[in-house]
Amino acid sequence: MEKELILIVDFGGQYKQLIARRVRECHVYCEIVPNTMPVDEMIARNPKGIIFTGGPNSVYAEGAPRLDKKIFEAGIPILGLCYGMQLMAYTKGGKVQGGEVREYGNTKIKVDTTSPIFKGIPEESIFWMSHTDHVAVVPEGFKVIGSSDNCPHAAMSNDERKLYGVQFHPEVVHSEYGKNVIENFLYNVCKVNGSWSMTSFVDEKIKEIKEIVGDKKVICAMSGGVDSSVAAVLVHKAIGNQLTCIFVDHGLLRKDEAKQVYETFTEKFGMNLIMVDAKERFLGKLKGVTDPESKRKIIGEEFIRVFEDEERKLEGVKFLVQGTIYPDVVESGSGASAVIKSHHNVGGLPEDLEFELIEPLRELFKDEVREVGRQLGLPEEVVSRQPFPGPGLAIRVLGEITEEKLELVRETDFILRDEIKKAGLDKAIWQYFTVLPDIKSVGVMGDERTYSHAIVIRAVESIDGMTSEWYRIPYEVLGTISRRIVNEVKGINRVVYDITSKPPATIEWE
Ligand SMILES: Nc1ncnc2c1ncn2[C@@H]1O[C@H](COP(=O)(O)OP(=O)(O)OP(=O)(O)O)[C@@H](O)[C@H]1O
Ligand SMILES: O=c1[nH]c(=O)c2[nH+]cn([C@@H]3O[C@H](COP(=O)(O)O)[C@@H](O)[C@H]3O)c2[nH]1
Ligand SMILES: NC(=O)CC[C@H](N)C(=O)O
Ligand SMILES: [Mg+2]
Repeated sequence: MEKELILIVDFGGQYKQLIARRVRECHVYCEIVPNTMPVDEMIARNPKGIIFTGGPNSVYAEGAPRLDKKIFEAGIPILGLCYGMQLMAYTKGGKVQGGEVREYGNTKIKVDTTSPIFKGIPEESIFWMSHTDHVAVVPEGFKVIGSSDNCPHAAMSNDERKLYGVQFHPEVVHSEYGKNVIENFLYNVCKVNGSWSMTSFVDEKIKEIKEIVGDKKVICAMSGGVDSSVAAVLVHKAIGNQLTCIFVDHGLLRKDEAKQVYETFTEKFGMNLIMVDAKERFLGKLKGVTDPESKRKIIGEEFIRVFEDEERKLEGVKFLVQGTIYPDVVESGSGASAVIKSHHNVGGLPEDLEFELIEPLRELFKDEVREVGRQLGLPEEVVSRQPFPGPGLAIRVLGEITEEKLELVRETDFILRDEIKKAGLDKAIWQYFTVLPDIKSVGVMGDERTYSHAIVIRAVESIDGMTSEWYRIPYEVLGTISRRIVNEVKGINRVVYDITSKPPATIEWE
């Protein structure tokens, strides 16, 4: 059976990830593609339906992203959200205008409940809006199926051609029945059967990997983290001992990490695991480098160089498995999105890569990866481990990296983790660590003046790492952590707490 696909065409919308989440929650596989993808290619992918995201542009402005009108004539159901609706109206001969009706936030919307996309939802409910433009005249063949006080054309449809547009954002949680609208579009209009699940994913991937690899040898970049552990076990299920895992100790790991990973994966899982001591190589290359993007690129390249050296020793290796996941791909700048930071395993890869990549988790969000891990029988201690970035402590020591600064992060991070665990918060907090900014400040210890480093505590709640909220660690726990850090770690005389969400900050500091 062919996999059902929904394409999400990205017009630069802020919430495209959320659209993808909602579609997958409805058990349908989807992919986000840039609006610059040729329309013929979109049609050739044979999607069951297409969703247009919102976007910052005005559709009538010069240079605004548009699509060939063929897309509306291919018989594929389309749901346009916000900019997506405006684009549909504009392209099909309606009229879009800027001006008076600007709406932002929760808005009461009346809908026509006889429309297939509004089936089963109340005639009046709250949807979230964020727009300046509006559809002033709906195109011929379309009817109005939703309105608000300020926006008489808040939803439109052409049932015969299966074209739907809504001015609001059903993908955000503030839209009370938003998920129902997406579900209705998928099931009542696109007529999907909804067979996408993590079980079907695992079976499909194993089959696919077997086919691609044949009898060749494969190495896996294994960090002991959730993503690469899940990827390694998945590939191991497919090809068994043709797989060798390589764990690189780049000198940027946490305290005791190398030892723990080695023991877990060799002793508990009986995997072929080679541990490479590459501390000097990495730290040498990073000497004197202060720019965050440069650090990431250097690390990305050096990882590959290490894998190449190992490959020569093993002979006949054609493939490299990485635990790349969807947010790594999106944040490294794909399609219409801006580059936020180059994840070492995507945007940081060198151009002359000798391997063919196998990235079985490339389309998944973190929580979906965890689900796959559970399906594969990985223990909870691995599956629910907090994420640790591949560039490691290099992006937590701001500015130039030195052994001395790395040690400060390692020791403070160790205390933080210890106290979080003692307080029983290690499962509750999604990610927590310390960061060493390049700041010294004055203190007084034992009646002596000190002039030492400040350290930052970062702790966040998140589902998939794409957005996050700072975690409210109880004051008493923070107090204990702070006291232990200044008492036990020489060179630190001040502890501060990062209370920014993502956006506007990011989780890591570089
Ligand atoms: N020290 C390392 N040795 C070998 N490969 C690594 C190392 N660190 C990262 N990688 C590779 O880079 C990929 C991306 O790293 P990332 O930290 O996002 O994933 P992870 O470590 O597998 O999981 P987690 O996000 O839970 O830490 C990994 O999946 C792995 O393939
Ligand atoms: O493997 C990785 N390689 C990287 O280059 C990288 N940069 C950030 N992260 C992790 O991704 C999540 C989101 O981080 P940011 O909000 O800092 O972008 C957080 O969980 C970060 O720890 C990385 N993981
Ligand atoms: N969120 C959006 O898609 C906004 C669309 C368009 N830029 C407007 O202001 O109306
Ligand atoms: Mg990691």
